[in-house]
Amino acid sequence: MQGPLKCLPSNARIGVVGGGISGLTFTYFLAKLRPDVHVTVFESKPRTGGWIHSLDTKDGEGNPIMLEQGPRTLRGVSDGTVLMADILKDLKKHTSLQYVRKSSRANKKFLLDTNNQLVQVPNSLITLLKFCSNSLSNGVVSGYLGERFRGKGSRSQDEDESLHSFISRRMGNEKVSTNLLSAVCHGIYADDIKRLSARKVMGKLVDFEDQYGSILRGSKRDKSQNKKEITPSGLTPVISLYENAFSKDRYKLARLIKDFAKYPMIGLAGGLETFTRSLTQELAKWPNVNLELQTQVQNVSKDPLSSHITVNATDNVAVGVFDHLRITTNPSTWRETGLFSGQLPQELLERPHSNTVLLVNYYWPHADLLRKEQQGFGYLVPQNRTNPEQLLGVIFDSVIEKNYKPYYPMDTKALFTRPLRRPEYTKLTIMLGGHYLGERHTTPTANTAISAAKYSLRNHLGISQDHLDNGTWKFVAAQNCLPQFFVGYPQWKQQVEEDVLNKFAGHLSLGGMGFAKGPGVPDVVTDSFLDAYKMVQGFQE
Ligand SMILES: Cc1cc2nc3c(=O)[nH]c(=O)nc-3n(C[C@H](O)[C@H](O)[C@H](O)COP(=O)(O)OP(=O)(O)OC[C@H]3O[C@@H](n4cnc5c(N)ncnc54)[C@H](O)[C@@H]3O)c2cc1C
Ligand SMILES: C=CC1=C(C)c2cc3[nH]c(cc4nc(cc5[nH]c(cc1n2)c(C)c5CCC(=O)O)C(CCC(=O)O)=C4C)c(C)c3C=C
Repeated sequence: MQGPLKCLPSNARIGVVGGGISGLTFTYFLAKLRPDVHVTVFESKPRTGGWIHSLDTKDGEGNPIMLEQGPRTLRGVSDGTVLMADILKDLKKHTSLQYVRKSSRANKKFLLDTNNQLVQVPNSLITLLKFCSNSLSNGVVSGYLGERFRGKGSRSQDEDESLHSFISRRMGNEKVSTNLLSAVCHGIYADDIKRLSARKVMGKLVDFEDQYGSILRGSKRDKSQNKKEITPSGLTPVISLYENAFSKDRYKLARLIKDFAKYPMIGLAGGLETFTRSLTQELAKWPNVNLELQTQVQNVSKDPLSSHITVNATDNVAVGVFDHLRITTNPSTWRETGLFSGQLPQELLERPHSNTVLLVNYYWPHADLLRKEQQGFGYLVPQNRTNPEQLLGVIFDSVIEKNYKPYYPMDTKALFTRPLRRPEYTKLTIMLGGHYLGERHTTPTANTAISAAKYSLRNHLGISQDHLDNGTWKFVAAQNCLPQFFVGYPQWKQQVEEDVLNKFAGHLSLGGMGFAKGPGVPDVVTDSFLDAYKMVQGFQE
């Protein structure tokens, strides 16, 4: 969160709203930095982890399987991933860390073209030539060659616009946006490129245009500047703060940064929930942390004299009075419970909305149903096609899982007990809905979503009806799982942060996907660390 945070008095009481990875890591960092403070985490559900959910279930034959019903991979080159790896080391769960090599087939990404064919996103000269012969590449070459010479148009320095409008201006055509980038927007935001804020999702490119008049010119200059981001000790500025804050071994952290920068994706054996489960178990042992499950926070209010914050749960029952309150929930949910009603202007509370994703998992235990040329991370669907099934994309979990390498090689005893050949299987996650569900988020039934998933797998991957009908299926509607980063979001966020600072005088902070640098797991973890650190440094009244 931008802006200063108040320094904590000794034995301070801290409340945290939300037991997802943001709330848990914030609690971990703060309670470790300041063992004198007492932290209470409020989580509305019976479990922690939020959207991180690695479901342990059984296939049709009763054998155990794990299905990811939320995120599954972390960016290697990211401070948050390094923080998570180091926490896992402290929790003695580091052997769960695994990675995908750059050259791995699991790092091949596909786009769906208008003929229902998978087209690989180029990563070599051959795939580039193949890609260029597909209509998905229309407008790329002319857009690229002319980009440096295109003017800025009438956009003023601080103005926001949709990502579609920004990219179309820079490329001199709309095709690059609708054919290519719209698919990437489906795979990160589940959103429509025409309503995403360019400043929020590609702020750096917008800054390049502002500063250098061109994205290409800016990125060329930035490449040389970027090198300064690693300090002489081999740490990034954030990891350097972490090293100091927790007296960590600098060389081990530098090693993690160097190694992870080589890997496009990091995962965890047992699924990403290995992290939140282990962290929850650890926090449950700490005397200065209290986890209150099944407690939905309804609203918060500040005592004008003491600056203490009272937290009310269901039926307006006060569940605690705190020196500092951390809110990690999606801002679009604040309106429903009236979290800030009477505290922040109504027009600010009305603005945020969210996207809902329909997640369908498919499992076939007996064979790999993906052909050799289909082996990859998965495919994304661009917006340039009619899409009655409302498909955003499909992730090939079995390919990713089969290509993971352990980051910490196992000891020799474990090597001998490992099965020699892994049985073949197919595990896919089909993601539908998002912006296609419309403003009202009308959620289809499980049968409708599974039928749309079957239609997609049959027509795009050629999987037979028999295999589809006899596989294991799971469906979950991840309601309002991602904030909608509307045009003007950065200004909205800044206004909320300013109003919160004024109203709560640095005693309330905002985290989670809506307030971190980006919506990814590493982003929210980095944000949790930086704010916990800020509160320990803090300012005095
Ligand atoms: C389908 C999908 C795929 C994704 N894939 C990736 C990926 O591959 N890689 C990646 O890095 N990121 C991915 N993400 C993003 C990732 O899931 C988020 O970054 C991360 O889960 C955010 O965690 P959080 O704790 O901020 O929020 P959440 O997970 O939303 O946690 C918030 C918690 O607050 C609780 N809560 C809400 N309201 C209240 C209340 N009033 N009182 C008490 N508790 C409350 C909720 O129950 C929840 O447990 C994906 C997200 C989705 C939805
Ligand atoms: C290729 C298929 C993909 C589908 C389908 C997909 C769906 C999907 N993803 C999110 C949210 C996020 N995904 C993120 C990263 C990410 N997603 C894919 C591919 C697909 N996603 C890739 C290759 C990556 C990058 C690898 C990685 O870094 O993990 C992220 C994190 C982004 C970040 O900046 O870290 C989010 C968030 C949703 C909601 C979704 C549903 C359609």
